[in-house]
Amino acid sequence: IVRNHKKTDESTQNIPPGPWKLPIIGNIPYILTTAPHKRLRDLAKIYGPLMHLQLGDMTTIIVSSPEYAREIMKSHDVIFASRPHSVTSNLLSYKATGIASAPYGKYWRVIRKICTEELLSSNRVDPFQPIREEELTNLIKMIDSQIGSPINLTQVVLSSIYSIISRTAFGKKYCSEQEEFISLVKEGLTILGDLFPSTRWFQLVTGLRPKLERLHRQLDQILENIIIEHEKAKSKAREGQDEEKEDLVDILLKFQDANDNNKNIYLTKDNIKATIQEIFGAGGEPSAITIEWAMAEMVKDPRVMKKAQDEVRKVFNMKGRVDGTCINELKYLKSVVKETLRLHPPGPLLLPRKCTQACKINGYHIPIKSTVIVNAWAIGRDPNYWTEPERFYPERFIGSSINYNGNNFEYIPFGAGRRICPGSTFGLINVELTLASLLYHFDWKLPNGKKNEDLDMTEEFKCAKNDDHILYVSHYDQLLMASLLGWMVAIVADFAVIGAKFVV
Ligand code: HEM
Repeated sequence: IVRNHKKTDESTQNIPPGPWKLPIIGNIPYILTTAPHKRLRDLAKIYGPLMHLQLGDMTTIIVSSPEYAREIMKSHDVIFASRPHSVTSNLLSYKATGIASAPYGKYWRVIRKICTEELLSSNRVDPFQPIREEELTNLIKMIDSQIGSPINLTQVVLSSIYSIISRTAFGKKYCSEQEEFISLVKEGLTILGDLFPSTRWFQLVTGLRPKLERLHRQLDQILENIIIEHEKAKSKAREGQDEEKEDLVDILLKFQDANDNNKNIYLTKDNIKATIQEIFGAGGEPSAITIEWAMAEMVKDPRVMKKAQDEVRKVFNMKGRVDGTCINELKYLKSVVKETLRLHPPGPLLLPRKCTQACKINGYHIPIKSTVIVNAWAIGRDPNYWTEPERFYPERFIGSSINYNGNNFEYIPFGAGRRICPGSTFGLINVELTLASLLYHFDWKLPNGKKNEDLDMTEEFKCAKNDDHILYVSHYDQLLMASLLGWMVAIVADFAVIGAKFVV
């Protein structure tokens, strides 16, 4: 009797509209496409900007307008500040204990505060500047050695960005293991684990669970080594053999001591591993992908390329190289980055939120425990807010007050509210400096005589090689193994470096 009563209760609730659902798998077929963010935008045109999809056993609400995004991430931010628990975050993020996967609460607040204070805040930009500049010099030298031939920008940029993160967060490049670590983290990011119903048999039948377990074992070994190295360095420093230089891992390790009454939280080794892994995963690809899309848009439109390049060369002409000091003078380049993030947010579907208390949004009932996904990609192209939304036109941001801090809900490449990306300052400085260096030192074009306007900007799910450039898209369900549908859309084109303007 109780069951029937409950069912009637739920079915009479005014849940947001959505497409017809298949038994067991519900609407999963709708999102198994090369571009779920586009499919969801198209569905939203039919069912509205607050839409219900049933993904296996998960009630999912898709948000596709700035107004509803504001409702979720501002008006009802506390209710939606948690992340859904998934098989992937459970296995790869050590029972969802990393900064991005942890549920909203005291534990998450402490982890986020440590990461922000030690690595991500604007106060940390200057101390890390020498590391950035050294890695950029390495990147420029590497590209310089390939003048006149095509270069896969994706690989070199990604490796440079990951080196910056490793050195700033973990104290050094994990030379022998870094490449393996990157590829394992990327593999984790491409598993569509949370699209599957959570039932264990389904995960076994589809092979998802064994795959995640294998990945977890491999990643765990590398993370264990990072921690052991830090512990060894710490005891050497204590013995006075080495100068003690603290990085994020050292700070996290201090919270491992349960007997230290000054700490209001105790971290286990697994908690620390989850956080290291998530910082590494969240920090690398979005920045590298933004750089690639910006380069692709500029190569496609030489007018924009020339304007940005003239500005960079004018500002840094006297110095002969790009550094952090005058980066704020690059007004046009900053608009190029903003426009790139509007059209190509690296996570087109923001990391999912979990509804922790049933509530009403514009009269619609949002059930407790439902997952909410905000389609930042669709919002950035909403014709009600953007003129010529599909056009890459950086000038739209010149003199505009729209910024990255999550208050303009028509522009949310870093999300908004309590869970907004804490790495925006850290990420943007890397993006701006790298782009400025690429433009300052080199001239670019497409290889094999391909015309600029022919550059294929199609977002693809998988690697697809054309005759003269590679289009590749990494698609993953969790920025940091935690989300339901957060994934990145990248373009990877081979560009030819046609000459060094200023020798490095
Ligand atoms: C262009 C670069 C970047 C973009 C576009 C980006 C975008 C995002 C987005 C959309 C989210 C989800 C926000 C939400 O749920 O509302 C996020 C979360 C996060 N990002 Fe970034 N990100 C970037 C760079 C970075 C960097 C460099 C780091 C760290 C080194 C970082 C660390 C994180 C973390 C830890 C979270 C999870 C925060 C939480 O759940 O509390 N991100 N990012």
